[in-house]
Amino acid sequence: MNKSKNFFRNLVKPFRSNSSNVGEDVEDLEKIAQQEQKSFLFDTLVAATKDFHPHHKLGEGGFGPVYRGKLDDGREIAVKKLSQNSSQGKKEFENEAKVLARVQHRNIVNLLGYCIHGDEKLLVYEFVINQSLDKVLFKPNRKEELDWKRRYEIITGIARGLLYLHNDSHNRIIHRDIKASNILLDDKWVPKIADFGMARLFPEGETHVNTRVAGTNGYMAPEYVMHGQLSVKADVFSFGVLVLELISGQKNSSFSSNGDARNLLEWAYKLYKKGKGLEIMDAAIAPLAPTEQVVICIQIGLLCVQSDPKVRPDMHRVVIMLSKKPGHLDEPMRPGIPGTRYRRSRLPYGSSSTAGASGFSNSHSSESTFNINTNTATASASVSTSAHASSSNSDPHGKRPMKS
Ligand SMILES: Nc1ncnc2c1ncn2[C@@H]1O[C@H](COP(=O)(O)OP(=O)(O)OP(=O)(O)O)[C@@H](O)[C@H]1O
Repeated sequence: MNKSKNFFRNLVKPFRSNSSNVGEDVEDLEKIAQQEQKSFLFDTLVAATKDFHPHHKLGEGGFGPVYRGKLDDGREIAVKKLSQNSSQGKKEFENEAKVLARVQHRNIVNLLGYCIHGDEKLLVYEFVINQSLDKVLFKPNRKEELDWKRRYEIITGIARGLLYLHNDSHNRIIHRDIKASNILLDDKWVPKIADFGMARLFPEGETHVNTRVAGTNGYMAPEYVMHGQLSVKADVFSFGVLVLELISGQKNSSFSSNGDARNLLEWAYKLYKKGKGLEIMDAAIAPLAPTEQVVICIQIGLLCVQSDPKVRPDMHRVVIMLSKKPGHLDEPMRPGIPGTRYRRSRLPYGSSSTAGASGFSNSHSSESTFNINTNTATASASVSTSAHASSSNSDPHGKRPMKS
């Protein structure tokens, strides 16, 4: 068996236990991979990217550089090249390929294949022409390209993509790193969820697991940061942050405090409670946006970032809410504070105080949710502390590394 066949066999390994006819399943997937020409020759990618020429570089993530290329058949591609010295990246590389091999949806980036060549590991995607959302939304000279209609369609597209990952794909998939730079926009501004390096596949029937913390500051749900407790509601929280960023045009992780609000979520919540929610609206969209629809989205964003994961809606509910008129929606409770160093330093590790864990004295956090995992919480807390330190010191992406 050749190297790339071996690689594909490794990729599908985790799915064996779920299959009734395991051997055939693996063979089928290998056949599909071959039929679909999932495996790319290194020379093909060298030619497509002009030998990974710097002019073709689209950007660089935690995983390594990404290059634009064109195949002989005319298809435009984006090639992610794993940094050679990154053991972290190797795990994410395999994870990304493994997850994306399983999914196909209009709002999920399409993985065309992969390439293993000596020490080189590469992933090949469809090229998504308008690149990532952060490059438009947070750039003063570009944000006007995103009028309200486009922003609303981006919100609904991401919601559908997440619903598919959580409910409709073969396994329940939690993305764990939903943020503006992981949403790619195609020529019609259709959003595609990308970067599955940290995604988790959940066995059927399981609703949550305890895991080491990995994600990006400003987007991570409090119960996940504090206790390593991961469920679909962690993605719901990140989605809520993204919705508020899309409405306000402001980046939560670099939000400059405004009055008594420490972050975008608190600011939005406080204005909302005073009946002035629309004041968060980006000036670039304000004149033409239909206020009724914006109000619904602010309310949905706030419902998604509520401190208690149990009261956050799931993505099915979010998709339904996006088609409703205001008045039919629940009242949002206080937002959780997304993972930041600030919060970490205030709480003694292993604290069993629920209010402390969620950061609000009147939080609606459930005791049982947070107390199940006291031991794991301590372990996760120490891991995430060092991860925080390293993320703030060395990772320009503000990203915590994946540890498990
Ligand atoms: N399929 C694609 N089509 C077009 N551009 C892409 C594609 N995939 C990635 N890019 C570009 O390459 C850049 C780097 O992507 P990558 O996913 O590696 O990192 P990131 O999301 O920016 O950061 P991090 O790894 O910290 O999450 C992105 O900002 C995006 O603009």
